[in-house]
Amino acid sequence: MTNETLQDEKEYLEEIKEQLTLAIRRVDGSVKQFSDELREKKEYIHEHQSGMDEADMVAAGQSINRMAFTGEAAVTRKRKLLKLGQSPYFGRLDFAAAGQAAAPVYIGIYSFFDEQRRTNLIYDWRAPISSMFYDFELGEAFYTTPSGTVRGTIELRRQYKIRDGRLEFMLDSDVNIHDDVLQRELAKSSDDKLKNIVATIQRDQNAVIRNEEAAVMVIQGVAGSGKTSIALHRIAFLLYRYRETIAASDILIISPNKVFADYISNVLPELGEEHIPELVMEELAADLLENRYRFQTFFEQVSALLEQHDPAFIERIRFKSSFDFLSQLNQYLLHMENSYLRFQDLRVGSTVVPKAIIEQKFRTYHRVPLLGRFALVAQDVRDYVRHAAGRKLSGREKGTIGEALNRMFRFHNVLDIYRDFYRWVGRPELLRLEPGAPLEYADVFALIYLRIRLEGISTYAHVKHLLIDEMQDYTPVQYAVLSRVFTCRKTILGDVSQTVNPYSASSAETIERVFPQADVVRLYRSYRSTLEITAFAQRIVPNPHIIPLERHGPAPALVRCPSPQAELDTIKQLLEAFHGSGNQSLGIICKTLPQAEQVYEVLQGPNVHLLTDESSSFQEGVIITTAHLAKGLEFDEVIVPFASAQNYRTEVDKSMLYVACTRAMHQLTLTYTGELTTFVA
Ligand SMILES: Nc1ncnc2c1ncn2[C@@H]1O[C@H](COP(=O)(O)OP(=O)(O)OP(=O)(O)O)[C@@H](O)[C@H]1O
Repeated sequence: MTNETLQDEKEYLEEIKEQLTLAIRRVDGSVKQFSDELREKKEYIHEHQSGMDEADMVAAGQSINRMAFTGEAAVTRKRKLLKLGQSPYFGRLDFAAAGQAAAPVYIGIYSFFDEQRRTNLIYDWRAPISSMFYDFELGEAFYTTPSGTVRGTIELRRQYKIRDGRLEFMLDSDVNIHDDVLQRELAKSSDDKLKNIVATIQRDQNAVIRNEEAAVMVIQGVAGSGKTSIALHRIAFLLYRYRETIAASDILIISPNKVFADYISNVLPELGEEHIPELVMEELAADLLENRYRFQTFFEQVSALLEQHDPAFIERIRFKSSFDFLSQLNQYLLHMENSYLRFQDLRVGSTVVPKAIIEQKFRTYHRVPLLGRFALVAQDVRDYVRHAAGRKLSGREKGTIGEALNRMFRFHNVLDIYRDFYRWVGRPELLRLEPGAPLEYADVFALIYLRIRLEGISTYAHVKHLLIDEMQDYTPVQYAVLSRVFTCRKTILGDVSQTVNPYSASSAETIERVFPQADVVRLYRSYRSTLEITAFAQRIVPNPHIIPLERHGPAPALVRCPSPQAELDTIKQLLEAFHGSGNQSLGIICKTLPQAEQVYEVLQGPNVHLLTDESSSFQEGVIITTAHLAKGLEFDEVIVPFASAQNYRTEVDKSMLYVACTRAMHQLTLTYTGELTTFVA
């Protein structure tokens, strides 16, 4: 067998690094050549400018662009080679295809092809053959290529940790130590953004990443099950698999806020892909409303819910978050078409256009959104009159026709129609529209939906894959909008237990009703937190299906303080202890923003950051924020202040507490005064 022992592997690693260095030198050479040629070309143009005609100039410009493009590709290639030099591969399979001898397949983040020997020295983790690394242990195995299935036997499966070009350890798989590398990865402390997990992707995760069939993939996964990580790896996989037809700029990520977008922004570049465009839900809404309406944000809605218990406000949200609401909107649209159009004969000069003709014209355009039909019918009616009267129409007559047609319909403004909908369902109190005040968040997408149905909308046709994270926070109407605006394939992920607004949460089942063609995957294994922390969080929101990874740490601490001042002092001491603990990230997660500000006031210092709904980037070190904004993030250590019965008592509070506690990887502390919240008692 090749490279059997540790010593062999070390030597082989040196050999590969040598090859990589040579390849880098070659790229450097060609980059230099391109830039020399580019300079010469520019000089030539400069000198001969006067003698060149337009066609010459265009041709010269094109050839410069081509050179620059090839030059850029060389620079990208060099960046990848440098990265491979740090850690060329993380896995190896010795695979014997049926009837052939076993050959080693080294697997890394990118492929590395030896031009001279015309062999692949390193396989990209996304290559078909690499899938066996995630799917099989030793023994019989197979992988699927576009031209068919290849069967054979895996004779060796080895994992490596190579950092800064040094082999730190290697491990051969047998049945028992399979989780060892994963355990080491998870036990590490983290001060940074989300990372790639290529070396330890698990089998069920791999199936989601490599799924090519699903038009809509819905991933419901418990806290810390790797949903976000998997979704990003799936994007990297699709970019690789369909590299001829999909580019990074063809993908769109809809994320809950800017901080989250920044938190996940590293993963794809780490995997060698370009940055993917992202949009926050509110930005999409503003765009779809053409910035014509001011509206409350989701964060403001949740903050309002946390600040006071207003049953009427809750009722409005609840109603507009139901699947029924969407059905009723659809019924109303039908009703409107059937009963609100009052056709009449139309007289222009001596010509009468019978109402039957007008009605028939409207019917012809039944595929055009209702409000868009008027202009089309007006044109047809003008043609009709011109034909019948045998003369041209005056400007006034044309205007009269348009107005007369408009009068046949009660409304021409979507907001008026939206208001009428509530009268029609007999619940006018469910719409709060104060003049000048912003729209409530719960109305935003309903209004957009009506606009789409009534006025039509230009879709984001350039998007070829849409990724939606935190799916539980979006309502059926929101999904109905998304499905009309984005006709491409979609990956939708979230966890119904981690809602920040229990009155408007969507489960995988709800989403399935909007996307009946969806493939739904459920993930129950949880990787983030120690067993102790996961068990503790289960007291808040039990989920009998969750399978925590066997990893231990200190039990979560509940610290009762004699007074509010003593509580702030305790948090200060905990912060000091954190500095000496070896942990690198600490999240202090409060229920509301004013509470977070209060804690920040006391703890302010270097490397302590307050994250608010206005923040645009993730910060390393100590973060003080709210549960809503911490959603999706994780920290080595988490402190949850003010965990009293008084502060955490409603359904919304409970959701917040669950989200806050599940952010902790290794250590969790709750502080409180008075009575402890009953959610954990
Ligand atoms: N196969 C894996 N190998 C190594 N680490 C993993 C793996 N799967 C998940 N993780 C780690 O588990 C943690 C949680 O992952 P991630 O944030 O993607 O989960 P999530 O399901 O989106 O979480 P949540 O819904 O609670 O925000 C991350 O630190 C991630 O790196």
